[in-house]
Amino acid sequence: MNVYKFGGASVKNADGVRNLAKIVQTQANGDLLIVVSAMGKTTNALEEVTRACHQQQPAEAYSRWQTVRQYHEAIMNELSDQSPVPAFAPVFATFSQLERYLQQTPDESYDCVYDQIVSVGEIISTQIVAAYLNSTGIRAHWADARQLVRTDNTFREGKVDWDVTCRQIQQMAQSADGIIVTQGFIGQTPDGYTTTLGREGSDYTAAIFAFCLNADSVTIWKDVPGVLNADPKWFDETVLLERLTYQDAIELAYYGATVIHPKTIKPLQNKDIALYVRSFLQPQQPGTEICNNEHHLDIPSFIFKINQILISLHPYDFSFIAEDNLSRIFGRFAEAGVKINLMQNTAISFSVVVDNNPDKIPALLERLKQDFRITYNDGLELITIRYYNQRTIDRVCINKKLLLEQKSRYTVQLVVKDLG
Ligand SMILES: Nc1ncnc2c1ncn2[C@@H]1O[C@H](COP(=O)(O)OP(=O)(O)O)[C@@H](O)[C@H]1O
Ligand SMILES: N[C@@H](CC(=O)OP(=O)(O)O)C(=O)O
Repeated sequence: MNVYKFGGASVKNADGVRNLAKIVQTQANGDLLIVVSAMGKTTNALEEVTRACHQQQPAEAYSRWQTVRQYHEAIMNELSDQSPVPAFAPVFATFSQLERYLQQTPDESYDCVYDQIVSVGEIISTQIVAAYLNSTGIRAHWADARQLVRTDNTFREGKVDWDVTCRQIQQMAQSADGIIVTQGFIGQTPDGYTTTLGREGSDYTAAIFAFCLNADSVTIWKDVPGVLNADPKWFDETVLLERLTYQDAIELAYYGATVIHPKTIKPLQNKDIALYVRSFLQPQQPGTEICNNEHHLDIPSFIFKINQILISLHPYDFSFIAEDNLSRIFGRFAEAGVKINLMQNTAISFSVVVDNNPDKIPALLERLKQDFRITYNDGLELITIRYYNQRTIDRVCINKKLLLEQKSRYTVQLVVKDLG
């Protein structure tokens, strides 16, 4: 069994869906399961629908939803220019279900409502893809990931129950006929509420299915030639990394190389399943292979995060930053769902760098103020260089003010303010 994952960019229009079918036809060998994300920017658009719905603005929610619906209808129309016409009836049933949901006034928490609405993007995209594959003669079995991936009820960040999930996935795979087409990013609680696994979580879903099915490999099809030594959106002269160890891959993803979701690597490493990152624009190219190899990177890789805030906490009573203070601080960050990108302490101050998320940071600062005097500096960049040298540090610091630097043997992290 091999697992393919197609993200939103790969299926953003009818040509993307046709290209997916071509890749399946020309590249796949043997049993295949494909994980598909919501088309294009649908998840962002459904987040806006959720916001309006939760703020009790039904007209606004409905109008935003209609834009999403029309986008998918246009793709289906374009894919219907052939005989036989793909059987899209399940998509229209999903539209109606969501429209009924939007008509009620949901009294669940915001995060719960978010998952019920946003997950629909993946349901629709997979229904379209499965119908299209079947219409071209590629037998496709649509599998509902909500019946397969069991999570707890941490809405928007569901934690996987691996025993139940593996049992359900294995049972489904035994009886499926043809290529299995399923949704990335979504799961279900024991009491039947849909959950999502965290933004960009479809890569992780591919790893979950691969783990449970003891797959031979996972291939994630992207709009880049593979894993590069920097994001080409930021850097002009990038280099393709043809081979990576699981360790280098997990470190790069952890520090923020968004080409792979950071949770993807562990399930694959645990079962020694190779991960390929390949280009859906040049599917004949080999891309990057991530596996249990001895190939250590010999060039530096760069990871940029913008919109960072450096927060420094100083205990009011001049007490040391020791275990009791630290556990209180980490508790506050965990409650607020804020991930720490970098931390450093002195005797009486503790500094962290985090994404400056306006939904989370102001409330977190209010809470921390009860125990600590706070200073902060926003509008910063966090630059991580793996396998750094002084030349690379100097290069990224041109025209930047350096506020904090942290070095380990292989990795340097620099918190800088742009002076330009
Ligand atoms: N080191 C890197 N190598 C390649 N791409 C990277 C890297 N870091 C960030 N990216 C970005 O990741 C993007 C692909 O990931 P993503 O947009 O999440 O794909 P999808 O949503 O299709 O799964 C690329 O367009 C690129 O801008
Ligand atoms: N659709 C979800 C899940 C995902 O992983 O999407 P993509 O594969 O397009 O990054 C999101 O946008 O967060």
